[in-house]
Amino acid sequence: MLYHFYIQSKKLSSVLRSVKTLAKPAGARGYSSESVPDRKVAVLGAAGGIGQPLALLMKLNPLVSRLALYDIANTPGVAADVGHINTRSEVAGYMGNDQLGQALEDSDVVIIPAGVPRKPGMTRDDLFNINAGIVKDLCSAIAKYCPNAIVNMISNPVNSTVPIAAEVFKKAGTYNEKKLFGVTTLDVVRAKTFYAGKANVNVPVVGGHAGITILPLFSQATPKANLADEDIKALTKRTQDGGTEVVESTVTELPFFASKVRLGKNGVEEVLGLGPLSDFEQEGLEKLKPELKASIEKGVKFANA
Ligand SMILES: NC(=O)c1ccc[n+]([C@@H]2O[C@H](COP(=O)([O-])OP(=O)(O)OC[C@H]3O[C@@H](n4cnc5c(N)ncnc54)[C@H](O)[C@@H]3O)[C@@H](O)[C@H]2O)c1
Ligand SMILES: O=C(O)C[C@H](O)C(=O)O
Repeated sequence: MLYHFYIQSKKLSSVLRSVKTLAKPAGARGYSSESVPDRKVAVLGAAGGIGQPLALLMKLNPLVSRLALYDIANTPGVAADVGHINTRSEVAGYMGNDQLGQALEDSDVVIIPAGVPRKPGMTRDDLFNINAGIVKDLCSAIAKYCPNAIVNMISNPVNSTVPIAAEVFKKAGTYNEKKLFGVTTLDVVRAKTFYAGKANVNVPVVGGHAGITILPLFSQATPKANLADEDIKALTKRTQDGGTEVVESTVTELPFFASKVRLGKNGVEEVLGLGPLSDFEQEGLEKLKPELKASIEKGVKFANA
């Protein structure tokens, strides 16, 4: 099932461009001049760490005429803020389940970063128990209020939330495999950057969006480079761990953890990530955590006795 495309934010424009104006029922309010079709984008989870910059990107996109920002908290402020940007689209904020229908109604594209993110030490799959239900409920509403919308799934674990969305839409009779994307753009960006720094290259990435399911195809990179096998292995692992590098940038979930740091006149200027670990090192990291955690707790307990 071709559900794991990746689309970069600039590619979203080509998706938006392809969206024809849906036949509007008589009396529906057009928001745009005849020359540029009306296109509504809804962001579900719009007040979050991903949702807010995404809302900004969509507001700056001239192809968007209506922008619906939905969340279960904090949307009015985000919508007011983004709405001050003097571009074409009309922004409306919606908050809470009873406003979800209005947020979705008539949407051409729905982007979903709703749900909890990983904490250090977690895998994307650890988010399943919370995010699966969120995604299922949001997709049920999409099937009801904007069944023809293109849906971009950001919420993790993408490897499971995209199939959840697909099953919800199949049950509703609205499923179209060409209109459901798992957003794995970051894997492509990472593969390109790790492979060639700032140089303009292309590296296809296929499979899923977690660990070894992320498969960069460096042999198909353009321009071609003859990489030694060990370099390809290291680049592949670094790309697969790219998200974890971000999430672990506080290194681990432990409050105290000896790390690589950059020192300056004010002490620690920067805590550096762990970087790519070999399998042996990854195993060692998991083994040390319980003992270190117990020692930390012993000290904290003593100090508070
Ligand atoms: N696919 C990717 O490349 C990618 C990249 C970054 C983050 N993510 C995932 O995106 C998700 C969000 O990450 P974040 O950093 O923005 O987290 P965040 O906690 O900053 O924001 C999540 C937002 O979702 C909202 N939310 C929670 N339940 C909701 C519901 N039922 N309906 C609508 N909104 C709801 C929260 O109120 C919050 O505003 C996480 O699952 C994260 O793993 C995926
Ligand atoms: O890794 C994460 O948890 C967030 C996202 O999927 C990423 O790849 O950055």
